[in-house]
Amino acid sequence: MVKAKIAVNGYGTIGKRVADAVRAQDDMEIIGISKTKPNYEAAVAHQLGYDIYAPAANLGAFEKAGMPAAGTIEEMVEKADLVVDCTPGGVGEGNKSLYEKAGVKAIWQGGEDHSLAGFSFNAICNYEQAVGRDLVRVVSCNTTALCRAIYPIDKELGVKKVRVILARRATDPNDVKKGPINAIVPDPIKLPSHHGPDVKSVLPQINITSAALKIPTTLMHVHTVNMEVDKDCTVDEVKNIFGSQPRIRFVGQGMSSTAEIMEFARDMKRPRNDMWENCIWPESITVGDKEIYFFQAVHQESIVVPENIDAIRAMMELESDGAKSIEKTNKAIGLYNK
Ligand SMILES: NC(=O)C1=CN([C@@H]2O[C@H](COP(=O)(O)OP(=O)(O)OC[C@H]3O[C@@H](n4cnc5c(N)ncnc54)[C@H](O)[C@@H]3O)[C@@H](O)[C@H]2O)C=CC1
Ligand SMILES: O=C(OP(=O)(O)O)[C@H](O)COP(=O)(O)O
Repeated sequence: MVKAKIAVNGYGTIGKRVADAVRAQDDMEIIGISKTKPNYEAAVAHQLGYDIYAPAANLGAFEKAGMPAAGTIEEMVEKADLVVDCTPGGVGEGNKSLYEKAGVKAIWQGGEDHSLAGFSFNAICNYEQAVGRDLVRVVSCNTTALCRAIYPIDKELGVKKVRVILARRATDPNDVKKGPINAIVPDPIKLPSHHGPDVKSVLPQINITSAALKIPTTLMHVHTVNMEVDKDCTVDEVKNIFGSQPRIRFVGQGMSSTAEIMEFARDMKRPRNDMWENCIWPESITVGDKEIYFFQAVHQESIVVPENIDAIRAMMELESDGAKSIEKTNKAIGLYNK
């Protein structure tokens, strides 16, 4: 089988995980990753056997550091069928002309605007519409989790409106520069936060607004979700709907916080403690007067990783059926939630 040739431009929190997840698949291969500087992350990428590509001006620095680059980022892009752009939010849009010039397909992450790709992706919601597309944006971590939870409820019960409050982790665990370390920050103060409108970029029919607060933690985000639905339902029916989803995990057995969920991921020996699934507390699911309430936790560093793999598979036309791609991706990375 000819494998799709994938490059990862930007090897940070998301990029390193996407690269490893591509490696785990049998229908695609990593032809290179990009690093701007020969730091510790580049050294590990080198040890892992990735071909590293760098900005032309920095090739000498990689040579000097004993990890010679395989070429420039432009050369990497030329060799690929598809580039997964995992550069910081707002940087990726500057790479569009590079990808267009090379005639490669491109995926951007949620830090870029919907208009950059013109199509925002979530595997459960709109896989089939991504088949054969050249440009796709995988929505952000919080939006991914909301889409995964809202879509099946809308399908079964009809969603009238969604109201969500997000407690957002301040920054990622490796980030020494950002805070807050002793404050709760309405972010943004002007409502709604971008998450509600972002869900609509995938599910335009959903009436949703959101508010977000940044809190001093790095582990996960937590959502308080309220959905008003068209049909009467019971807690068990809602549990059955969530329970049938391939990327929703129920958390209990003493896991009463994000800290314990992360410990669970460590104990399961997940790579980098990754928890790719929405983590819903079944005990929190409350129903009354056609309204559903629940809490879910979101591991921001990893939740979008399987979605990137499915987006690749759809765009490269390696699989036309979303459910089959999701199953294949989950199996290859080790996501078993039942
Ligand atoms: N970290 C998170 O929790 C999540 C991030 N995202 C989105 O994913 C994207 C990437 O975010 P992170 O991985 O967190 O960022 P990051 O800062 O951890 O990694 C970005 C990487 O790109 C490199 N880089 C910077 N400029 C570059 C350039 N011009 N060319 C090549 N590489 C360059 C940086 O050196 C760094 O290694 C953003 O759009 C972000 O909004 C989405 C979901 C969750
Ligand atoms: O995509 C994310 O969050 P979001 O869904 O709130 O946009 C990531 O947690 C990155 O957020 P950041 O912009 O605080 O680094």
